[in-house]
Amino acid sequence: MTHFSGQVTLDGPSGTGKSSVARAVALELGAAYLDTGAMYRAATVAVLDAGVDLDDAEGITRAVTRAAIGIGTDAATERVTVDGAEVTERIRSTEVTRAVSPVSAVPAVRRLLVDAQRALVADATAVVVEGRDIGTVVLPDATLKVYLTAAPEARAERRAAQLGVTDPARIAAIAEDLRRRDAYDSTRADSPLRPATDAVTVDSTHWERHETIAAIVELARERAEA
Ligand SMILES: Nc1ncnc2c1ncn2[C@@H]1O[C@H](COP(=O)(O)OP(=O)(O)OP(=O)(O)O)[C@@H](O)[C@H]1O
Ligand SMILES: Nc1ccn([C@@H]2O[C@H](COP(=O)(O)O)[C@@H](O)[C@H]2O)c(=O)n1
Repeated sequence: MTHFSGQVTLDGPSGTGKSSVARAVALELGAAYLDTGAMYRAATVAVLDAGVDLDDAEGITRAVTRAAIGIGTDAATERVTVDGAEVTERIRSTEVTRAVSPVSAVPAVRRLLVDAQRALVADATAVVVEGRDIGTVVLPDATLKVYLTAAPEARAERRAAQLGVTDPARIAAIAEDLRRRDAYDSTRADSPLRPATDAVTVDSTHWERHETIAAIVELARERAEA
């Protein structure tokens, strides 16, 4: 079997399985892994802690510029820090999830984080990077670009299952949150969420997680052999 070397990008809407799939694909390929959403979430922690209004692009830029965001590229561990303080759990909180899209829409924030993302993966022989603009902006020459999708109902049900939510009203609220975030991320002026023209679209609506992972690993190995 060919040893994979190269870059795999995984972009797509919220809750399609990017993080869980990208991490597993990286482990299977023996590749490094970078969760760029975690970086935008860490930047959001810095903005919230600085007490900056989410309409204040200059204040947001100042807070993110001052913050030291720490993240690794080991697929087996997840640890995110802001100014040395561990925020691995906090970045998944509702407070951060609600605020992250306005923070990530600020062009100066994107420039800072895109530079940091490129630096983090520059020396990796094999890497899987997931986010919203990885195939279009961060790594335009990647070996394989995947755009991961799933039907909105499937995404809401999966996220509900992940959180242990069964109440239909709360599942509807989860669906609304996913819709709101996707609308924001795909309509912002700077690097909106969209598939790269050379991306392979993988629709996981009717697949188990392991089938999604296997399909992407196979695509990556085919590209490495080509
Ligand atoms: N076929 C499938 N493919 C991918 N993920 C699946 C599948 N079936 C269930 N899931 C589950 O969907 C949930 C959401 O996945 P995950 O958090 O990785 O999505 P995400 O795209 O990274 O979301 P976000 O953008 O909001 O961070 C996880 O619990 C994952 O295990
Ligand atoms: N490349 C990226 C990655 C993420 N974002 C923004 O961060 C939010 C959180 O991402 P998750 O993958 O952790 O859910 C996301 O909604 C985007 O606003 C981004 O802009 N670019």
